[in-house]
Amino acid sequence: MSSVLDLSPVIPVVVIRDADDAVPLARALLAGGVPVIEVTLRSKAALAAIELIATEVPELVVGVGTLTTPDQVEAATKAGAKFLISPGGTPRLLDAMAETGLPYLPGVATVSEMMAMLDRGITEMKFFPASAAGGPEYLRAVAGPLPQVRLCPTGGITEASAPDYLALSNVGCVGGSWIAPTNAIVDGDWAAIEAAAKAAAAL
Ligand SMILES: O=C(O)C(=O)C[C@H](O)[C@H](O)COP(=O)(O)O
Repeated sequence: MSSVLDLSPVIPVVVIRDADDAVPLARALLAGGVPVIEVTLRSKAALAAIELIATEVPELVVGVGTLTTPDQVEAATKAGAKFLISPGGTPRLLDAMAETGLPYLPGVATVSEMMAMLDRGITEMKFFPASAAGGPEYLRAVAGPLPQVRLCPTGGITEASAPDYLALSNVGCVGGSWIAPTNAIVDGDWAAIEAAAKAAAAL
């Protein structure tokens, strides 16, 4: 796989409550031109959803989000996750993610956290929570001293604010829930999700 940051301008971050929604959701994203999804571990159905997408819709690159423990890394990898995303990074979690051999984006919010990742040889990270932690202005400032860091800002980003992030030299893509909000998934509103995906793919 090319870098996770280069798959799409936007990574849809989703909460799937019912695993039966996973395949139609995956197909709606693909139909809209978005080839990637981050399934958060914020629901009981998440691992089953990852497994269904990995087996039934292999054209969509399925990753796992909200990883906070090594156990979760193992479970998500077994389920078929192709990349790993965490909101932050502890040494145990970073070791577990590195051991899988899969691409991973550990979460960072400060300059020292970014430098700690660089110490480990990690140059690609998730910037979380993006809007609350300083938004585009913060990232523009960080690009000066740490130009080798590439980020996927996530958290509080909207279709309207995404372009401000995507214009930055140190941003590869953004993550956000607006393409496939939980209520649209619960309602099975695949047409709305496909339309939002189409708009996001064009950003
Ligand atoms: O669970 C995680 O690990 C997360 O990444 C949290 C996400 O940042 C949000 O789910 C993004 O949601 P919005 O801020 O609505 O776009």
